[in-house]
Amino acid sequence: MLRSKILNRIRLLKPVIDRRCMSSASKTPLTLLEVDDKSGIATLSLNRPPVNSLNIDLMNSIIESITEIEGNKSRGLILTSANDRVFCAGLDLNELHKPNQERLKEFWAVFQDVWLALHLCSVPTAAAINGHAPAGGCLLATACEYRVMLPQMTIGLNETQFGYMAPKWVMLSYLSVLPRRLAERALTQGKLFTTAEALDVGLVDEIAASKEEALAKCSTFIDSFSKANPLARSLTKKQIREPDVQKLIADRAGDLKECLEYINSPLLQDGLGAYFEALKQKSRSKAGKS
Ligand SMILES: CCCCC/C=C\C/C=C\CC/C=C/CC(=O)SCCNC(=O)CCNC(=O)[C@H](O)C(C)(C)COP(=O)(O)OP(=O)(O)OC[C@H]1O[C@@H](n2cnc3c(N)ncnc32)[C@H](O)[C@@H]1OP(=O)(O)O
Repeated sequence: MLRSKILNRIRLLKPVIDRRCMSSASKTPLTLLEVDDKSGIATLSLNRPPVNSLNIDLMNSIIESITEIEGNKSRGLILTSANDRVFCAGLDLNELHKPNQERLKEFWAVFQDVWLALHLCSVPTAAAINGHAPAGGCLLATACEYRVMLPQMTIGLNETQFGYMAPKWVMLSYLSVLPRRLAERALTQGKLFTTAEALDVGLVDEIAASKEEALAKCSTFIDSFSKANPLARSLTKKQIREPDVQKLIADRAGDLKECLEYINSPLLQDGLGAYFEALKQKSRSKAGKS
């Protein structure tokens, strides 16, 4: 009785995922999903060059992969990148700068969905962070239960550096891994932690010398649940994560409204335009040098 009550509650918590098609103009899969026959662990690689920035299609592809992993009885999920320099560059700035209003609404709803899907994923989750993970990239990593990172990369919620305030639920994700005082300072500074700093404050759990080692460490973490009953484990995780998740689920429409007003404000659009232009300029001068 109690169990079915909890299960119903959890079902209500689960995001309603509209299975939009995984469209891609380039016909390249935006995520690669591999399940190891022996270990039963699924590796989900982000595969949207050049920097795995999160547009609607990539986020839908992640959601579909998570749904598949939950359905195919995989023992765990490792999130990583097919790119060996960038784990995920966060939200695709093309979606935020001078946006089409209807698309922006869809984009934000899918952004909420992807966080909910990863945060509430029923199997153990770990991120093998084999490249930079700013902003939304850091959010994906902190939605996982464990993080292993390669040296000389950066990670953090750097939104204030380009004029955004991270939404409340994004901040909660940070607060679930960092002590409050540290999270407040890092969020207000828009700090990007180096790998060593991230380990020092507990934003990542381990450092690995190579991607292979990172994947192996993630697998070891997933194996650590071998003695736990999968359903009991998953219900426990969801109960613990419920308060944060409820803060978003209870007011998804309010979050969307706030975000639209905020993103459309001229001050924010100007700041974002300048930031994006500087990124493009940096990329052009790099290309010129090589
Ligand atoms: C008052 C109530 C308020 C309520 C609050 C409500 C709403 C708040 C609203 C919004 C919150 C917004 C939350 C945002 C989260 C985000 O994720 S925003 C994205 C932030 N991301 C970044 O800042 C990362 C920027 N990128 C980099 O730092 C670097 O690119 C890199 C990831 C470290 C990789 O460096 P690398 O040298 O390898 O590559 P390049 O820099 O040369 O880039 C290559 C290529 O990629 C383009 N690019 C990079 N990042 C992005 C991106 N995020 N989106 C789109 N495009 C990107 C770059 O421009 C280059 O392209 P090219 O010029 O065509 O070569």
